[in-house]
Amino acid sequence: MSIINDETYLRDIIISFLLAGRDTVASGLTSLFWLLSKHSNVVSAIKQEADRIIGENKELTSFDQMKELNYLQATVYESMRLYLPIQFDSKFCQNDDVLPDGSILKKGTRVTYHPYAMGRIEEIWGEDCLEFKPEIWLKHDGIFFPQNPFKYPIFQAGFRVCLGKEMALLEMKMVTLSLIRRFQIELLTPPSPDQHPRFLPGLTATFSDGLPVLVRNIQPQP
Ligand code: HEM
Repeated sequence: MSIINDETYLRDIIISFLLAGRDTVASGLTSLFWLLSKHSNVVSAIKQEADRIIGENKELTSFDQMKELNYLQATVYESMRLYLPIQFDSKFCQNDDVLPDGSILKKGTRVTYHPYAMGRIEEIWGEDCLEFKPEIWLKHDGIFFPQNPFKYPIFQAGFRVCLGKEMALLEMKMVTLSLIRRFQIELLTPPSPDQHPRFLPGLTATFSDGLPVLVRNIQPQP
């Protein structure tokens, strides 16, 4: 086995693990728990689904069970439509280029797409686009229905799609499910309808004062 003694390579690996793999999921979970604290109906729906698929007071035993948790998946997607870990992303043109709308770009031009704004555009998501509604991701039979990734580029799309996408979704669903089935999680500052998080500028979105919560054990039903 060869040893790579290259600081740039080492830096890139660390960035992949810390920024790409850890901060993003932590950020997505923070927003998700903030939204759940304001929508107890969503918490109840996730728990009911879990009790139906996994069984009351039973632990998840297989990946197949996880795939059946459509409402949970819808909740994670909907949370990241509104409060996503990577709010914008830039690329630089390698050559002169023309965008689909006819904009002419010179080599080296910076092009930024803004999924945070895209998740809030009425023409794309409808009049109630600012509301948190996991149901919009479900078909009438309750099965999760993914949107076009170019409409929802939370993980980028096409060739440069996030390599950890499936792992990130699995992590977020596992953590959410495990915590809300065992603990009642309340914000230390009670949520108000017009209160919105303040984000800190950075590569990954973070709440400026964190998310102080109170965690109580839920006694299992006998
Ligand atoms: C909710 C969590 C996550 C979100 C929102 C997210 C989002 C993204 C986005 C938008 C990109 C594209 C960046 C670009 O175009 O330059 C990306 C790339 C990447 N992500 Fe994620 N990511 C998440 C979690 C993860 C996890 C858990 C891992 C690894 C375990 C990971 C590994 C990577 C890697 C290696 C790339 C680079 C892919 C490439 O350049 O071709 N990500 N991610």
